Amino acid sequence: MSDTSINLDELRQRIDQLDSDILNLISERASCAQQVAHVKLAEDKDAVFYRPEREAQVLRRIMALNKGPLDSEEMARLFREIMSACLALEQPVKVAYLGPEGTFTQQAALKHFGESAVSLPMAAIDEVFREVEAGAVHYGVVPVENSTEGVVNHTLDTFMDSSIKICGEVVLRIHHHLLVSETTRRDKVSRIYSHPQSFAQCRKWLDAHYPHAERVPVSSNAEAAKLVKTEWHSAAIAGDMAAKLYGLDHIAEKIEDSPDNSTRFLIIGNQDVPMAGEDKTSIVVAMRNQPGTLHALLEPFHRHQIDLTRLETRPSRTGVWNYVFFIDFKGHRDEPKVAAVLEEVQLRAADLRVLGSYPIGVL
Ligand SMILES: O=C(O)C(=O)C[C@]1(C(=O)O)C=C[C@@H](O)C=C1
Repeated sequence: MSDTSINLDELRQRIDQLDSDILNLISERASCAQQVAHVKLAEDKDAVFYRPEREAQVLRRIMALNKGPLDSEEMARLFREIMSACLALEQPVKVAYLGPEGTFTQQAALKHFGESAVSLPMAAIDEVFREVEAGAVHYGVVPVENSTEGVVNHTLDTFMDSSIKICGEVVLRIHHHLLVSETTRRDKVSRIYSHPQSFAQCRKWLDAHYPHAERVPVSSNAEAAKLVKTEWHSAAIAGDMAAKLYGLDHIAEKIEDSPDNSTRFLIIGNQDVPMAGEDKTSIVVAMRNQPGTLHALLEPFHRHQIDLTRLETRPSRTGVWNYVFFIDFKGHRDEPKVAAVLEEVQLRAADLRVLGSYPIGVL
């Protein structure tokens, strides 16, 4: 035997030993999670098992402790899955998402909750809200803004008619690919299916490479991928999940015009989330139509040095108030300076609702 093979054997023995240790440690951790479930149930028979603030703290701590050689995000992803499996022992978490299967929203749901969550596709954003409100699922995942295309108005509008709370956020890098089936005549592609937002995100690439192909908007990227299976002259723009689900090949990868194209998704539920340490708060405010309204609304944030991360205006649907503002800012509603700002804004507004304070997305 050569030196290299002796070393390989030794290394593999070492890996076997380490795997046994990791196995025992994960099992011990899982038993701890089971005990946590008993403690929670003893305290409250309607106990909430999923704790977004604790999960964010666990992942941030792991990232801070990590010394490599695996990078911190990779390590956090491994722990994400361990925690997901531990939570499933406490209670299998059911999550509704804007479907169909294979959409970026499903990818976001699995990124946030891990693969042990049960994810259920819904046909529309309102349905996701309804399922959560009715208690048919524990949580919901809906898109809220894209770095290229801006806000998803429908999601914001649905908050106006709902008492649902925001429990978390997850940001997903969006990579679009041009996909075909094995029967597609690749040199004869004359029609491309995709979601209107995806067309918008790949506009320049399409103008340069497929200026004459018909662009057919459909309800989701996954729907586009499904249609391509049956048409020899068509292609779809969709992501990896849809490509895998429908067994499609890539003609071109990462065709999005902006290299840091990403979408932010909200985790919606029925619980108030305690402080995690690095939090965000989302509010919706109705203001009277008077001069200086926007200044009056934003001035307290400036004075208390609170970082705004997003401000959207939507037409009010009641007709009584003209402006409705959706505001996201850094901090948790239980922090004194945030509480002070909320109190001041409340006095100046016609209506104020805190949609939720929740951990800033970790992964
Ligand atoms: O700390 C808890 O409350 C747990 O239930 C344990 C645990 C974990 O595995 O670390 C599991 C699920 C929760 O969402 C948060 C953390």
